[in-house]
Amino acid sequence: MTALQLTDVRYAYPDGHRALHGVDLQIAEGERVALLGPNGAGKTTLVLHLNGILPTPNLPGATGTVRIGDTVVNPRDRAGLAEVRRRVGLVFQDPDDQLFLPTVREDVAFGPANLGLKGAELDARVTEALEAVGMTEMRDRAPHHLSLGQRRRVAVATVLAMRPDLLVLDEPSSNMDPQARRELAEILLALPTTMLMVTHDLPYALQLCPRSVILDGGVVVADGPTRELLADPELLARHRLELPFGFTVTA
Ligand SMILES: Nc1ncnc2c1ncn2[C@@H]1O[C@H](COP(=O)(O)OP(=O)(O)OP(=O)(O)O)[C@@H](O)[C@H]1O
Repeated sequence: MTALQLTDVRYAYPDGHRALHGVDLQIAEGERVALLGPNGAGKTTLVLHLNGILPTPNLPGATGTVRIGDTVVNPRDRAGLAEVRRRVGLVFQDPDDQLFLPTVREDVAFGPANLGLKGAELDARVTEALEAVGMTEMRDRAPHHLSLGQRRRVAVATVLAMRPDLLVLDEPSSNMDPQARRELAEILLALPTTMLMVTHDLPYALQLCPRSVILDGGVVVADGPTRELLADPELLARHRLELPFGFTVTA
């Protein structure tokens, strides 16, 4: 089953800047895919299309479509969009964009409560999501008192509580210390959910995502096994991607 399909997605910002020039991408259910590319490649723009935050098509004559499972994302269909937003869980780079209530429990309960869940059913959802990220004991803590690594795990839980079909993570390892980075990797690897991870952290992509897609200049320029892409120094250099000093990958 296809979890996500983008067909010829083109996008221009209101100031006329064209950020996506015809992106084709298909992700199967259960796949974990890294989205790589230099600054300004269009990664965030692409991600914002996955649940209709940015509308496609928005260009005269453009025919681009974004499909989640069998559903075409239509930013003008409000009911359809609510369901797409449940099915596509975006985890933003800054967890503070996602956590705004007095306790962890309330933040994680917010989404499913909006879906109409209450009582024991809602509690079960919260417990399930917090267990998945190893944060059960923090349920009554204030999110702003937690470390960045813990806040990021709670942000993932807020999305998991919606039982998404596709988890989209924007730079999940940025600014994390080595232990927090490793703990989050273990948590993400244990999730069965289809995953698209935007990252500049190439070793993280290698560890978590068997497949990578390189976006540059608003188009997909490479798509294949992460190990093979990262073992190609010319490909990496062409798209301003760099492995950390001393880190080598062989195909
Ligand atoms: N609101 C906006 N209005 C106009 N242009 C924008 C806007 N947001 C982004 N852009 C431009 O669109 C292009 C793609 O930006 P985008 O943020 O999607 O890239 P990115 O790959 O996510 O970069 P980074 O790795 O720096 O996060 C860039 O040239 C950027 O300057």
